[in-house]
Amino acid sequence: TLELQLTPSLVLLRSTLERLQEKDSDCIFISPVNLSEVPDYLEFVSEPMDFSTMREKLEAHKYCSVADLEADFNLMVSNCLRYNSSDTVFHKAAMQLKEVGGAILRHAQSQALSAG
Ligand SMILES: CC(=O)c1c[nH]c2ccccc12
Repeated sequence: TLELQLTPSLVLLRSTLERLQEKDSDCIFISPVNLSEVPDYLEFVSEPMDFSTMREKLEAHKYCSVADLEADFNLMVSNCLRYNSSDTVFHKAAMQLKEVGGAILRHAQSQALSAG
């Protein structure tokens, strides 16, 4: 049904972001890639994203749905897969986070619908 998708509560978005961040055990995604330490980063990545930026956007009410949060999560993961070659720890961590994060986001989507 074309159910009016109410903006999921900040509580649901916050708890989803926290669950995603728990899976970043090496804290690779915790803050923006340091552009002075990685001067060629923007040659590969047009829109950097990280968990601290997602948190700021969440608290500024910039996410109207779980899908909005998911879009930034997918951006963050794809940036990492693009910049880091497949034989690196960072690339492997991104692949793992993509898989585990997808399950967390699917569950959050069903929570949003049932709460809606
Ligand atoms: C998430 C990511 O790509 C990175 C996180 N920390 C980094 C340090 C150097 C280059 C890339 C990164």
